[in-house]
Amino acid sequence: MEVIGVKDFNEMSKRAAQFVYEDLVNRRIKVMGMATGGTPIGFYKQLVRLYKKGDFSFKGIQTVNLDEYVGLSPENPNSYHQYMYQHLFQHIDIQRDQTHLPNGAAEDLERECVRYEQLIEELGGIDLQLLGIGENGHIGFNEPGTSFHSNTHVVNLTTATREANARYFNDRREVPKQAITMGIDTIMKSKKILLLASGKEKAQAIYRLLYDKVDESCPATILQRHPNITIIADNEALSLVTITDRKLN
Ligand SMILES: N[C@@H]1[C@@H](O)[C@H](O)[C@@H](COP(=O)(O)O)O[C@@H]1O
Repeated sequence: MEVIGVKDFNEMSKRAAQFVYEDLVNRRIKVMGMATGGTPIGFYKQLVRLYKKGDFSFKGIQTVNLDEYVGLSPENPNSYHQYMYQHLFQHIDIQRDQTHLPNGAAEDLERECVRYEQLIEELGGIDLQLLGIGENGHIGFNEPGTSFHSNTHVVNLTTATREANARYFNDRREVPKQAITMGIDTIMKSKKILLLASGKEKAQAIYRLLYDKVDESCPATILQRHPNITIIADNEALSLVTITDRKLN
């Protein structure tokens, strides 16, 4: 595990975009796992900036997102479908059939989970998975207590997660109570993982990810067992981490 410490959100976003862009240009990524939330917004902005400056084409690349809210159609402005369109897809040369997210509006949610898991397998698995982290150590929408053996599944969101994500909605009552998420096992099968964290609200989760015993009560602890993971985090997110454990920028 490599931990790269950077000054702030802006540096984290730039460093992460360079990291991914290099892998894209060198054709090390065919299938890219995408994340949402506030953390990767700067990363997508920087990635778009690099894309516009260079001559890289997304032709041949497929994207798969970690999760989507249940009950929101792909057109809903709060859906992760719209988030991806707004922050990345509309700015790059990628077609609709190259981008994949779980369908939170599917009639048969169980079947949708199976379809999504199979799709990832058929694409050949994820080459690089981008991750954020929840304050309670959740990854994707895998809340504390989720089995480490889980595949794509429907989750009941905790009150804490709904509250943390309420800032993106007009009214907190609009925050869905469920989501479809890649499971922990789905995420762990990714060949490479890049986790981003910014702000003091994430310090405890990063501390637990690095030092706690690997246990389902903190989903992110499983990442200690991933063979190829890089964490890019800012000073505030790393404030509980001893200096020798970071590769300083
Ligand atoms: N499903 C997402 C996660 O993928 C994300 O990592 C987390 C943290 O979000 P933020 O980056 O906004 O703090 O929020 C949501 O729960």
